[in-house]
Amino acid sequence: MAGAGKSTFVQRINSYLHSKEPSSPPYILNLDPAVTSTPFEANIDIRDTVNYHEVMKQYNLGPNGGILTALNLFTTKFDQVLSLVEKRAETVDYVILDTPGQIEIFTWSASGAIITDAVASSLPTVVAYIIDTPRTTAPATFMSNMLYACSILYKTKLPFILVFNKTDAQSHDFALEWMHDFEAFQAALASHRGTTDDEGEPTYMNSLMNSMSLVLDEFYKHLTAVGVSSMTGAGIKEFFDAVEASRTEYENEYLPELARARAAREETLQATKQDSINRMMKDLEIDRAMNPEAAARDRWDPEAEDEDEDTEINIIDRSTSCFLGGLMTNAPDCMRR
Ligand SMILES: Nc1nc2c(ncn2[C@@H]2O[C@H](COP(=O)(O)OP(=O)(O)OP(=O)(O)O)[C@@H](O)[C@H]2O)c(=O)[nH]1
Repeated sequence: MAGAGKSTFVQRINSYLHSKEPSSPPYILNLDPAVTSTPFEANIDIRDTVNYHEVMKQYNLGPNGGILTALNLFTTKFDQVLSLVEKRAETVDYVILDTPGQIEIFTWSASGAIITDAVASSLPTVVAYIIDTPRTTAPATFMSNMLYACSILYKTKLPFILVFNKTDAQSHDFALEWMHDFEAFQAALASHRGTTDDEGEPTYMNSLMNSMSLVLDEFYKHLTAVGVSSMTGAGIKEFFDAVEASRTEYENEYLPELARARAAREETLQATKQDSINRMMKDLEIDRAMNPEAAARDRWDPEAEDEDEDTEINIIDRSTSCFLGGLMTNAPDCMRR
């Protein structure tokens, strides 16, 4: 969530990990190309690879389109990023990714999904969703925030922690109550201005939120919520306790699911291949039955085979000679060298 305090939170957990005994400095990736400065020193920074302003200029894009395209360009290099991260995984306990704040840009983009899947299939991963607690006290805002969180959970299927930030300014107790007590949320909703129309009937918005809160009640069971202040450091230890619990969840639930999905994909691929071969063989049989003379001539000739030694098919790697396609055509100009 933009402005919720993600960067400040990353800086806080960074300094917590540096100062804890024994010290455990994390490996940090900044994936937000538009950020002007970060309060932490990133080990890998998207801004070193992609020039966000150049991307906007070259493709004639606005800020969001610019971030998305910069992220797309960066994703083409993500295998290199991943190998750097994997090399360091032996020596660091935590790898932190600070993402662009707009949910559409990261969670719902192909690049975001590629990055998330790549990281999650090589390291135990947890999603921390940072919420601006003082700006979430209205039931409607709270609900839209929870719907966002819910969509990220269902998209990534990864262990998930709701981080209620800025608890120095606003305690997150109200949120915990609404999450655990459905009736308390309903009461808050009913007491809020604008929930009934002129005739005292619930407004459309109110009825919708009532129904959705029933759905969300089920979703809350799958989440861990912690309250923190990135400003003062309160709650950071509890956050790391939740991260440790998530590691177990990742190993017991996400990894077996990942292995199942991979096996199913492989099975489908094999079945498709076999089906294509079967259909090709059948077509060949029909063809031979219809043209017996041509079929008789079309036999393997071992002598001809000896003459023609170069039977190997060479796959051409086009990417080494030139880039084709809209995205990559001008890309080298936007990529820093
Ligand atoms: N009171 C209070 N303010 C905070 C806290 N954490 C962050 N802030 C303030 O919230 C504002 C936004 O913080 P950032 O860390 O820049 O937020 P962000 O989510 O990275 O913002 P974007 O980069 O725009 O997505 C800054 O003014 C911070 O000082 C906190 O725990 N308490």
